[in-house]
Amino acid sequence: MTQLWPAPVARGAVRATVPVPGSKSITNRALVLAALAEGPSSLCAPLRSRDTELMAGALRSLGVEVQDGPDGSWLVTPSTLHGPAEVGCGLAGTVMRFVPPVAALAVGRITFDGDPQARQRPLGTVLDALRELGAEIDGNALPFDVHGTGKLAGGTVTIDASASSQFVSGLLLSAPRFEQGVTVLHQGKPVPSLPHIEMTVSMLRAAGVDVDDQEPNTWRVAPGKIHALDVDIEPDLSNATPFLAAAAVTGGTVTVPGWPAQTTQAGDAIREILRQMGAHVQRTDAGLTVTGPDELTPIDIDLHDVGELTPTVAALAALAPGRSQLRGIAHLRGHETDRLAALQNELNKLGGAVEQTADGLLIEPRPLTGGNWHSYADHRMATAGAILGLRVPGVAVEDIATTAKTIPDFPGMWATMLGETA
Ligand SMILES: O=C(O)C1=C[C@@H](OP(=O)(O)O)[C@@H](O)[C@H](O)C1
Ligand SMILES: C=C(OP(=O)(O)O)C(=O)O
Repeated sequence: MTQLWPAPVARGAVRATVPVPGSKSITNRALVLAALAEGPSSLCAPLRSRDTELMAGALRSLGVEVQDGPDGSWLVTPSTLHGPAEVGCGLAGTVMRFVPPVAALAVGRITFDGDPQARQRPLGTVLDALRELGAEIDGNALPFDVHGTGKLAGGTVTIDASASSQFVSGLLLSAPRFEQGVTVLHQGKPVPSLPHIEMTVSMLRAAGVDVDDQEPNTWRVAPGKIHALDVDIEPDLSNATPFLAAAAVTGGTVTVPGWPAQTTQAGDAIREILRQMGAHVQRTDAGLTVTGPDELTPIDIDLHDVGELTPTVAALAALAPGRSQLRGIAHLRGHETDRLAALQNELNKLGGAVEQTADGLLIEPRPLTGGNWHSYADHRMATAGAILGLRVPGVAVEDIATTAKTIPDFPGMWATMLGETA
């Protein structure tokens, strides 16, 4: 039986300043671009968590040097990519979707596998696209083999990316090194998490790559050099949301330092979401400060662009006195776990009244009671349980350690925020 973490109940309004580690999404993009760049790169304040260590390990297995630099930085030195290699993806969507295109540029056999749950996550679209672009790949899901020849033709490919934006980002990140670059056309239901594709495009352009995304559902990357990076990684705004939610659900005040004035991170959307739920939200040079209301306001919101915020928003909604509806998130059934089913099951186990809709969740207010909160190996399910535990005595989160996927020490940070010893 995995260990149960007794979620602390807030002894009053939470008042804290919470520095948050680097962005998983930015860090793993920077690692891929640095691995394919024309010279050595430095990543300042990268996230050091399971997902980013898996990305670093994957690139090292292909011959890329990823070394520890000063103050927790990473120094990345590209080299000729080669196998044989075995890539462990863990449960990291960014590793299982961003590394196969890199492996297609290596010479030799590269074998991919991951956690049992990772084998259930959508991936075939990326592998089929790589085959169309000239790659030789055995298998359509984890585990699979890439037989690299040291180059990839590239060209035009039409995919259905409605299951994950990462299908697009993965192809674009490696595309400057494809002989013809790539043109990715999406055909299907709307692509989710578009800010993450904007992040990809923005980081490619910052590395000197020519990207054309003027036409909807079309992304063109020209072949060419990727400039070496010297990048400061922003704090992970999505991982800041449980700490900001602590202020929102206790009528307290929490500041997250270093909140960027401009960002492509989807987590920035939490500002408007918390405002809609009655919180006072202010960004200053000190960071983002949230002050919670006496009572939360329910919310009816389309989260299609920011699906990774759903577990936090669902926890907030479950503590609001009125019906909330979360829409546009059908693709979350392919995240670390089926997050719609997981949230419905776990909230209803605590006395909640949550129904799944075709594309989201309907959350009716109910007085919640304590109980065991299953995390399904999903870091954001675990943090959602912690948020609820602030107001609901007796919530015990199963497998709180799964938060290490993207936060190095969530239990310690949570205890520090509450003024408790870890
Ligand atoms: O590219 C990325 O870094 C991510 C893209 C999104 O994936 P989906 O488009 O599958 O939601 C997001 O939910 C995930 O947390 C990180
Ligand atoms: C969906 C997520 O991660 P990934 O797809 O990168 O594993 C997430 O962090 O919420």
